[in-house]
Amino acid sequence: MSVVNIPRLDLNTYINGTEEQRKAFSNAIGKAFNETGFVTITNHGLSKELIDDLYKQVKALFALPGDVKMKYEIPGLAGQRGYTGKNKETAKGFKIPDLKEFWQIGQTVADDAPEKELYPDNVQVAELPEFNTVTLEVYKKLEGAGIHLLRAIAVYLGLGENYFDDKVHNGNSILRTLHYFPIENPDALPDDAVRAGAHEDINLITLLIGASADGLELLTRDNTWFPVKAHGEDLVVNVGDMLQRLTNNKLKSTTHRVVNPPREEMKNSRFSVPFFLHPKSTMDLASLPSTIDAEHPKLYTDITAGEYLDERLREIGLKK
Ligand SMILES: O=C(O)CCC(=O)C(=O)O
Ligand SMILES: [Fe+2]
Repeated sequence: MSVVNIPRLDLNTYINGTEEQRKAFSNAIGKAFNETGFVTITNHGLSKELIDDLYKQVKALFALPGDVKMKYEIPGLAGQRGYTGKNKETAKGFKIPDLKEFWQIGQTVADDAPEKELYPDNVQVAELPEFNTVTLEVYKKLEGAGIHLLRAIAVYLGLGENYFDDKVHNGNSILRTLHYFPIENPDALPDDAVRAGAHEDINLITLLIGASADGLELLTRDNTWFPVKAHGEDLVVNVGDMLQRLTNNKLKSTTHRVVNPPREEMKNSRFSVPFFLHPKSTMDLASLPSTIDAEHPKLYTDITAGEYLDERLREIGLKK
């Protein structure tokens, strides 16, 4: 197994640092995204207390009776809000659905914002009022951290620091709370049934809370799986396909998966909370001219973020 270096970077050195520290942060995140597509981030603005509250609510949500959760699976929303039950999402190229259930929270904007009509209302959990408030707070905090990360990436790419700001302002980001449920009968499990099959994320960048639990692995360039570990409350941040496309593969959307635990731990749940940072649907994902040259010919056709998302949701079975 090759050893992969996933740098641990302090976001505060970018937000409040000296010129030199800010430059060092940009270079480090850019280099890591160019090589392995993953970093871990400390000082991201979410307190331990908030993260603990979040997990308490997420555990309570998935502990609700099945018929209560099913009430929140709303047809026509393609899983983008509320509950998505077991056996619904299948990674591209896989036949067996992932061993997970999840709940998604979307963007909220002011009533008079032009984007208001684009985003369906979030589904409120009547049984757990605190779930609704804590997930909203986490959404806004992760969105804020994500915007700083995109500024650092813009600098690395030689763009203006604020290149992404208006593209992600009121963007179509999704906070996903995930439960990988206990596997009661490992013998009955089909061979290729896994918690999350090998996939790439669709969006610009993903910020993940709670990846300190074992199971997340990334695919290295020499085609071996490498475990991703985070310290304590650190975020794991990775590049998604939209940013890879925009940069003509200069920044890598690395394949990752969540493997099943060893047999003796199959009865344990695993929880995680990724935030998929999306731009507005109008963002043009055509590769930046600066990333195309004789050595790096243009790899992708031009597409908007909205068209691309639609295509991908159909592929994973969430949109019909
Ligand atoms: O649960 C995890 O650690 C990762 C989840 C993930 O990769 C995803 O939902 O896209
Ligand atoms: Fe993922």
